[in-house]
Amino acid sequence: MTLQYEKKIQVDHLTKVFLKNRERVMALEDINFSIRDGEFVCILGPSGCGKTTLLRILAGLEKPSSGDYNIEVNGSERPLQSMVFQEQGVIPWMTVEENVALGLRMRHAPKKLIKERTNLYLEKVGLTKYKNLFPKELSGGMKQRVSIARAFANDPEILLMDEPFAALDEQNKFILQEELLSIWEETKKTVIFITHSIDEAILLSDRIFLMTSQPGTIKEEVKIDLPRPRQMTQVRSDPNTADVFLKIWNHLQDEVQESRNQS
Ligand SMILES: Nc1ncnc2c1ncn2[C@@H]1O[C@H](COP(=O)(O)OP(=O)(O)OP(=O)(O)O)[C@@H](O)[C@H]1O
Repeated sequence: MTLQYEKKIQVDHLTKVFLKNRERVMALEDINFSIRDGEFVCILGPSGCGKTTLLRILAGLEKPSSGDYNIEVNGSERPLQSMVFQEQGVIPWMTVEENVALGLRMRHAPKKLIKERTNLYLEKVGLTKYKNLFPKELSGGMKQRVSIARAFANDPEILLMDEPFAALDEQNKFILQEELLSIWEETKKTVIFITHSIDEAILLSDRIFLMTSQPGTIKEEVKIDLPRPRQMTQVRSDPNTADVFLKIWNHLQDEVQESRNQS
């Protein structure tokens, strides 16, 4: 039996040009890819290669200069996308619970549904007993849990994550990565996740898109075939991942060198 996968995101010949100090900067050039429903894709590339710009376009926050993209819609009630950022994702004057419920409230979901979904995701990220606290009373890891709970509670068609764990210490990062994977495996959301960490990309991804330095293009896709559920300790001790790590490392070294030569 062959499995038929539904396409969720399609991007065709997408470019983005910015005006910077009156000069045209080609941030993205001819980006093409498709992502299937429920797939977890990480984007890795040198600083300034256009990763955030690509995510902002898919989030509808920025318009492409040319080219197009499409996100398949399965439920008319759902928002198209939710975004999780590295920082500033939580509203300081709202409690943990209110923060998680925010997206649902903003689209006037029924009260019962808001309660159910908020409680469910508070539970999944282990914040139930902290639900009445305010962000200033939380650690960095807890704040990112709030952002993740809100993104999933909102039940978007796709999830866009821009280095959500970059500011966390190593230990917290591992815990949150595994928590994210466990929620993703239950919900099977389509995720695009930006990271600078090769380990993180290998742990999380079905596929990794490797980007070139400016202008950003997708140079290569790396398929990660490791069985799931995955844990960082297993991924690190798997001999096959050493080759993948090295391949990605070399790519990034070349691209960082290239961007240095340009500047
Ligand atoms: N609003 C803007 N106006 C002008 N230039 C911009 C704007 N947004 C991004 N750029 C430029 O586009 C390029 C890509 O930026 P972007 O933030 O997408 O890169 P990135 O890969 O996410 O970088 P990093 O890894 O450092 O976060 C950079 O040269 C940046 O300066």
